Amino acid sequence: MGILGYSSPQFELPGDEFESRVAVPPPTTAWLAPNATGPLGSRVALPGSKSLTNRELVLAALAESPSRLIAPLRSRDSILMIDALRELGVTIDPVNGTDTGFGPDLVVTPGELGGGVSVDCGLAGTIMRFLPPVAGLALGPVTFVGDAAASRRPMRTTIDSLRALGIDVSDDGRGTLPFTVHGTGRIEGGEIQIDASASSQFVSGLLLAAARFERGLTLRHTGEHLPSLPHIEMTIAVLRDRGVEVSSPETGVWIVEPGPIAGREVVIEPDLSNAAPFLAAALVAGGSVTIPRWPESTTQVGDHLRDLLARFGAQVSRVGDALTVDGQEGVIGGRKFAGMDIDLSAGGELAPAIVALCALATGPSRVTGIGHLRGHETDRLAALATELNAIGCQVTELEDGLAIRPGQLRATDRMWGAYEDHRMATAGAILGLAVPGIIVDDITTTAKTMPDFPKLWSQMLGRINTGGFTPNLEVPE
Ligand SMILES: O=C(O)C1=C[C@@H](OP(=O)(O)O)[C@@H](O)[C@H](O)C1
Ligand SMILES: C=C(OP(=O)(O)O)C(=O)O
Repeated sequence: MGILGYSSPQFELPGDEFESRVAVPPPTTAWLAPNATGPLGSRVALPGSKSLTNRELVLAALAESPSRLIAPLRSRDSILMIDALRELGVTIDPVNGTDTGFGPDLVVTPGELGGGVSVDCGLAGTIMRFLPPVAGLALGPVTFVGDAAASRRPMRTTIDSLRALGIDVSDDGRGTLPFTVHGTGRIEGGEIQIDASASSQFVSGLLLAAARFERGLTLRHTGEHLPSLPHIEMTIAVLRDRGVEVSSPETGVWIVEPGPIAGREVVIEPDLSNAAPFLAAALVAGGSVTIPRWPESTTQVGDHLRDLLARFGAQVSRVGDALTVDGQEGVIGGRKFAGMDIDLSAGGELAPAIVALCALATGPSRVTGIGHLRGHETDRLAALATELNAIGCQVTELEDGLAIRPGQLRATDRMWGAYEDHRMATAGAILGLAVPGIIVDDITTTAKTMPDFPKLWSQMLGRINTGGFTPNLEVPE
């Protein structure tokens, strides 16, 4: 094994501009996860929510007047979204103004949507599912491409729903990227049925554009499961905030009335799902982690962490706008927590962090409601099972989740696989706090939604109360 110490991602994010060059996938970088040696007392300011940033960018692009996004996320997913919207004819300017500590605001000026372009989705579900309906409103063909891993993510529902709306889509019949949407500049709309059991994003993508359809949209979900309901509620909330009339007369049915989408100024909340590894760190290392700007009320599913982490024994408190999770002695200080059954159908994106915690419990756990994670950035169920089994856990795949039987965890000379998945990488970081020598094979995957992850993680650990903490950067022989 080579000498692999901590390294920052080897790519640059723009200082004060959103530039397309940064959307190129960063080179692979292995990372030795720092081992914690004492309790934390850290404050971590998290960048903006991916889900809110990309929704607000889409709505701003479809609005009747300009919008200003304050404290937007700057990460691979949002920069690719900006690039795509610019290709389609939208003007997006970084503008200095609001001093948030999270870079310039974005002023989005809608324009005539034009085709004849290609959209690089990277690995972003929010681009591949949100922009095809927008492309239907553009005049001319828009081709959707992405990373090799993106062509394993399910897209059939998007393709079928556009066809049901009368839009011509050419594809190779596999129901994945790449495909081309032949927009005619208008979508009549009306009533359609879809099966959104593989992803809530199929619903959100249609709802986001539907006010611009001539007859609006009545959308009915026909599948058995409907994952990630809070993300659909987020879509409804951001539409209403822009004056769009949306209703859900019964579960699985949504109606969007046709009408203008208002331009507005919006402050993007911090990404509460990206809070998961940092807050989980308090339970593992012990001590406390505080996240400022935690919204009092929010549609972000990351807010469920308050209850989820309390089930692992964390003390959760709020002072002003800051949320603190206190893990007392933490796992490394001898604190134990029992295994448990958790239904994460509402918040599948929290699963990698929660499963990592379950691997440190004293007894078995089952995390269910997450069968659709097989279509996320990677097959997360297979990836978590493989990586945890490699370090001494016994994890089996269920039809809709994972059964986790903790064991004596130890790193081997096999690196923890990130599988191009930001949340697999951060799950490795959580475990690395307690298990010396875990090396995440590609930490730059975190740039998908949080490019500064390695820096924020080491800053969090640098504040260890016992003093003198230095991350252990040596790889054991
Ligand atoms: O709409 C969104 O912003 C998201 C919806 C969810 O997708 P799925 O319903 O596919 O899980 C979530 O997991 C993803 O990270 C973001
Ligand atoms: C599933 C996720 O991402 P995406 O928006 O690409 O679907 C995620 O962030 O956990």
